[in-house]
Amino acid sequence: MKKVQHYINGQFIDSVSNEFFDNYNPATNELISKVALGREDEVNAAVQAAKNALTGEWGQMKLNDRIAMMYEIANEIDRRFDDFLEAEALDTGKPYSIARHIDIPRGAANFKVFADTMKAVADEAYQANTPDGKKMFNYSVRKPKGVIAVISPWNLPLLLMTWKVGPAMACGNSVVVKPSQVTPTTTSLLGEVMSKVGVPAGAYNVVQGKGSITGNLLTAHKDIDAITFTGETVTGEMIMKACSVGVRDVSLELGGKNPAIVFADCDMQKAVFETTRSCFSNSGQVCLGTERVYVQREIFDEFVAKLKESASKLKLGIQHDESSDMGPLVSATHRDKVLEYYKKAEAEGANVVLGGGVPKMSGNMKDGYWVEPTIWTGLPETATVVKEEVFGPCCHVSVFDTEEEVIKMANDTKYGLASTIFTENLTKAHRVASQIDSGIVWINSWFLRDLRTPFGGMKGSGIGREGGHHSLEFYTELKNVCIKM
Ligand SMILES: NC(=O)C1=CN([C@@H]2O[C@H](COP(=O)(O)OP(=O)(O)OC[C@H]3O[C@@H](n4cnc5c(N)ncnc54)[C@H](O)[C@@H]3O)[C@@H](O)[C@H]2O)C=CC1
Ligand SMILES: O=C(O)/C=C/C=C(\O)C(=O)O
Repeated sequence: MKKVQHYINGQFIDSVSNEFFDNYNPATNELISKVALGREDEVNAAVQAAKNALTGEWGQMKLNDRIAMMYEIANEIDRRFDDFLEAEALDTGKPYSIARHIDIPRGAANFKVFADTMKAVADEAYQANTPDGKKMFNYSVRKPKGVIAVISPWNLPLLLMTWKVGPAMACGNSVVVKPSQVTPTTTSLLGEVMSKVGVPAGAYNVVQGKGSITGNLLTAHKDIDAITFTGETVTGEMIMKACSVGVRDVSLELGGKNPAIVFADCDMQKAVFETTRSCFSNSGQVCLGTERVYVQREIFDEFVAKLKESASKLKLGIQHDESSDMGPLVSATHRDKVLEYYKKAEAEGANVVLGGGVPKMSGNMKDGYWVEPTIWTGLPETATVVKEEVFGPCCHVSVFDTEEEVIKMANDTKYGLASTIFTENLTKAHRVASQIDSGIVWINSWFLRDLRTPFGGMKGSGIGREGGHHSLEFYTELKNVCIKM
C-alpha cells in the first residue's frame, strides 16, 4: 500500500509513533494510501526545522536567487504535471478535465506570480523638514515574518496550498504546511519538487494529519509567527483564537453563500452557462461558487428551465474519463452532510427542479460519494439551504422584482466572499456591484482570476486580502527607518 509521509527538514519520514490513517478514492471508496499521522514530535520537528532555515542557507539566500528558485519550483511542477494530476484527481475524485485546467496550472502559477511580485515591489521613502529646520529621510524595508503555518483545505488542495506557500516563500519565510487529511498527496509531492530544485532543508515542511490533532498542535506552537488558513468559518474562528496567544497575525479565507443576480436584460445564454459553472464546478465544492440565484420575474421561468437543461447535461463520471464533467464529493462525511441539506430543503418545502438525491452509478463507482446536481425553487429566504453554506452541487433560485430588493436579498447573509451579476446594462452592473458586500464581484463571468488582484472576503468570509502585492502585507513585516540629515 502506498504511504504518504511527512516532509520535514528536507526528508520524507514516518511518524515517531508509526501511526497512519486511511485515504480513500472518493469516486470508488477504495483505499488508496496510508497517511502518516503527525503529533507533537513531528510538529515540533517541522517548526524547529523551519526556524533554523531562517538563519541558515534559506534565510541568507539573495533575493534574486530566491526568485529564480520560485520559477524553478513552478517549472518542476510543470515537468511533473501528470504526477500532480493523477494524485490530485485520486485524492479529491475530481475529473482530470478540471484538475488539468485549474488545479495543477494554478499550482505552478502561484509560484511565478509571487516571484514576479517580488521582482517589481518598490520600497517607500519620504523626505520632510524637521522642527529645528533640518531634514529627515524615512525609508521602509520589508522583512519576512518568520515561520508561517499554512492550513489548507481539500477542495482545491494544490491550488489553495500554493496560493499561500508561493507568496510566503517568495517573501523569504519558511513554512510548515498541514494539508487536509482527505487530500494529503500533492502537498507531499511538492516536497519532492522542493528537493529536486534544491530548496534548502527546512524552508518547506509538511506535517500530515488531522485538524483536531495535528492542526491544533501546529496553530498552538509558540514558534509559529503567523497562520494562514482556508476553510470553514467555524475552523477559522478556532484558529483566530489560537492566534491571539502571542498576538500572532492571521489571514483567513473562509466560507461563502454567494449570490448570483440575473437581471431580465442579461444575455440569457451567458447567464445560464456561467451560473451552471458557478453552481456545479468541482461538484459545488468551491468557496466562490454560487448557492443563491436571484432571477428577475420577467425571465424567471425561462431561466430556471434553461439552468435545469444545462445542469442535466453534466456527466458524472470517474476521474480519468475525459468526458466526465463532475466527480463525487470529497468524503463520505461531506456527502452525508450535503445529503442532510438536501433532505432539509425538501422538509422545508422546496420545489425540487432537478436532482435532490444520490445518482445511480455503475461498476466500481457504486460505492463512491456521489450526489446529484440539484436545483430548488420556492423556499423563503429564511430556509436553511438559503442561509447556510452547503458546499455541494446545488443552488436555490429565488425571484425578485426590483434592483433595490435584490441588493437587500443578496446582502442578507453573514458571509461576503463572492457574487456574480448578469446584465447587459453596464451602468446598472457597476451600480449594483458597488452595493454588494463581497470581496469579489464578477460581472457576466465567474472564476476569472488575475492573481495580482486583492482576494478575500468580507464579514464571516474572512480577514485580510492576498494576491499580488497585497500578499506582502501579510507575509512581511514592514519596518520604517528614519534618519535625521
Ligand atoms: N474553502 C472553503 O470554504 C472550504 C469550506 N469547507 C467547509 O467546511 C466543512 C468541513 O470540512 P473540513 O474539511 O472539516 O474543513 P475545515 O475548514 O475544518 O478544514 C480545513 C483545514 O483545517 C484543518 N483543521 C480543522 N480543524 C482544525 C483546528 N482545530 N485547528 C487547525 N486546523 C484545523 C483541517 O484539517 C484542514 O486541513 C465542509 O463540509 C465544507 O462545508 C471545507 C473546505 C474548504
Ligand atoms: O484563488 C482562487 O482562485 C480560488 C480560491 C478558491 C477558494 O478559496 C476555495 O474554494 O476555497
